Parts: sequence; C-alpha cells; structure tokens
Amino acid sequence: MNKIRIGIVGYGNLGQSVELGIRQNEDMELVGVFTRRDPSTIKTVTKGVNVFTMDEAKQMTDQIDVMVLCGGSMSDMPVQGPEFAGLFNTVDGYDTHAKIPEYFAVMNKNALEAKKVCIIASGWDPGMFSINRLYAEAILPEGNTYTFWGKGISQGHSDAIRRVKGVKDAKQYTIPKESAIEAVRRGEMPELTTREKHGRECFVVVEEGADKAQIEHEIKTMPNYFADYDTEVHFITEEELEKNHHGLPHGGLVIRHGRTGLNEEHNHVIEYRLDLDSNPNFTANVLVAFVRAAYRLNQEGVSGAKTVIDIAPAYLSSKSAEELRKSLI
Ligand SMILES: NC(=O)C1=CN([C@@H]2O[C@H](COP(=O)(O)OP(=O)(O)OC[C@H]3O[C@@H](n4cnc5c(N)ncnc54)[C@H](OP(=O)(O)O)[C@@H]3O)[C@@H](O)[C@H]2O)C=CC1
Ligand SMILES: N[C@@H](C[C@H]1CC(C(=O)O)=NO1)C(=O)O
Repeated sequence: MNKIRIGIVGYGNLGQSVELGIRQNEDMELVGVFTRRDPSTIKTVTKGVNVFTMDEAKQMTDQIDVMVLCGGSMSDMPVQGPEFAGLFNTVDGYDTHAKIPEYFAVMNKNALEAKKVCIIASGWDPGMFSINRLYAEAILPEGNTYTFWGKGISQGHSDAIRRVKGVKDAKQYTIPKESAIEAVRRGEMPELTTREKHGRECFVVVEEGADKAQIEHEIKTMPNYFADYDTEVHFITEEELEKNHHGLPHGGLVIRHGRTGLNEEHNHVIEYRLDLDSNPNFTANVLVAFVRAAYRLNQEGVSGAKTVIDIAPAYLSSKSAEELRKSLI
C-alpha cells in the first residue's frame, strides 16, 4: 500500500517532533523538510530526507500528499498557512485562539480553490481539549466547563516572546491557580476570570544591549497572549535557560460538572487530563494523526478547511473500519 507522503514546513520544536511522530506510523513517510534558513545548516534525524527552501515546495505538489505546518502561530502561520493551503493538503497547530475564525476563513478560501483539505488548530488546545469540551457539553448540556493548563511551558507563548525585538530566547510557564482547581473539584461551579485561573512566568534571554524595560512592557501588554494575565518576566543568561529550564513539559485539564434528573438531581463529572513530558512531541503526534484524516478526506473528494471537531474519530486511526468495530466489543 502506498504510504502517505509528508512534508514538514518549519523545523523548530514542533517540526522536529513531527519528524519523530511520522516514524511511529507505518503508513506514512517523510519526503522533505522546508525551512526559511539555509537548508545546509539543518540536520534531520531521518536518513535520506532532503531539506529544501520554502520556495522549492511549489515544484513538489505531486510528490507530497500532506504538508504539516510547524511555524509559529503569532507571525509565521498567518503567512505560511494560506500560502501552503493553496498548494497542498495541510495540518497545522495554529493556536491564537481569538483569531481562529479569521484564520479559518482564509484557509478555507484557498483550500476550496485548490481542492485541498486543510485541518487547522490541531494539537491539544486548541485540539484534543476542544474535542473533549465538545463531547462533555453535548452529553451534559446543563453544567459548567473548566480548562486549566500547566504548570508547563506553552510553545505558543514562548514563540510569541521570541518574536519581540531584542529577545534571543525564551520559555514561558503557564501556572494554574490551585485554589481555582480545588474550588472546581469541590463542585462549587465558580465563575472565574482569565486572570483568576492562570498566571504566566517568563524566562527571557536578551540580545546584548537590548532594552529590557521595553521588552518586559511589550510582553506584559501583548494582546491574545499576556495582556489578560498576571505575568512575571525574569531576564536570565542562555546558560541559566539551558540549565534551569531544560525540556518542554506541559499538560492540563478539562473538567465538566453537569446535572441530570428532574425530581431527583444527579451530578456528573467528566475530566480529561494530559500530563506531557514533551509538549512538542505530543502535539506533533496529534498533528500526525490528523495527517491521516486530511489525506483520506481529500481522497474521498472533500476540500476546504476543517477543524478537529469537524472530523469523525475513525479518520484518525490506522485501523480499518472492521478492526475499529471489533475494538468496540
Ligand atoms: N495547538 C496546540 O495545542 C499547540 C500549538 N503549538 C504551536 O506550534 C507553534 C510552533 O511551536 P515551536 O515549534 O515550539 O516554535 P519554534 O520557535 O521552535 O519554531 C517556530 C519556527 O521558528 C523557526 N526556528 C526554529 N528554531 C530556530 C532557530 N534556532 N533559528 C532560527 N529559526 C528557528 C522555524 O522556522 P524555519 O525552519 O523556517 O526557520 C520554526 O518553524 C507555536 O507557535 C504554537 O502556536 C505548539 C504546541 C501546542
Ligand atoms: N497552544 C498551547 C497548548 C496549550 C497550553 C496553553 C497555555 O499554556 O497557555 N494553551 O494551550 C501551546 O502552545 O503549548
């Protein structure tokens, strides 16, 4: 059986993790990595895989079935997404939540014109958490849903800090307010503002001579990322970042408290929890599962942009429909 031929666009944490995720799926193969940097400086871990410039992708539409877009959501995806949606089936982890509707619209236009399937905002939030919030609220229409992240490193927020002028590297921890989680777990159904649920702590390495006060201000006031949170900014050296903030762990919770019954009320709790050693590795594996869905849907003649909640779960599985039915028994 022909393997699904994949390209990776952008070779950062997520792009490198997608390369690893593909290796865990026998029905997939990596054809190439595409980067804005000098391809000769990029070392992949997969034998025989070539690294190309972004411009070379245009000549490879017949060699790649699905492109996985791994750029930063704040600055890369708004440009790379629509460009690649006009050429390939794509899957991405776009996660600027407030801008997903407008991103969907432009991706949908280009994907329809190109007769491609472009699955946007995959990953875990948005992504697996979105799916679990939908299931929970469809099953328990009367109730309250809560989402908590961390303590862990948000790749989107860390990427956003790295885009600030004068920043050399950065990692951002999202820290849930334990009192809020405990109140939710006690079934108190608290009304919580964004600020009452999470804090954010940033560790930033700056270029020599950079204006730290200006950088701190830009981070703390950044719309869609930090403006609505209590945010701490610490300036440290590259050595301290590597030594004290190694790795990219993360995780989180979706909790739904719901009620049923009429004369006798029954209370129910649905909880979906992630505990991630590697945020990029897990996110990459979600995107790779949706690669299978994008490929299959397009083979069925489907085109346009989709979000993860538009897609039946069976499309993600490498198992046949018959095997999946057996797994229900
Ligand atoms: N939906 C979800 O649940 C999740 C979504 N995400 C999204 O994934 C996005 C990407 O995250 P992540 O991979 O951590 O971001 P990175 O900063 O590691 O990579 C982003 C881009 O920066 C470039 N880059 C990476 N490293 C270097 C370097 N050393 N020098 C120069 N350029 C570099 C790469 O482009 P190039 O190769 O072209 O230079 C890469 O595509 C995030 O912005 C986030 O929005 C992440 C996790 C979860
Ligand atoms: N998109 C997030 C994934 C989760 C984590 C998160 C946060 O810590 O704010 N929000 O959503 C990421 O980039 O890591």
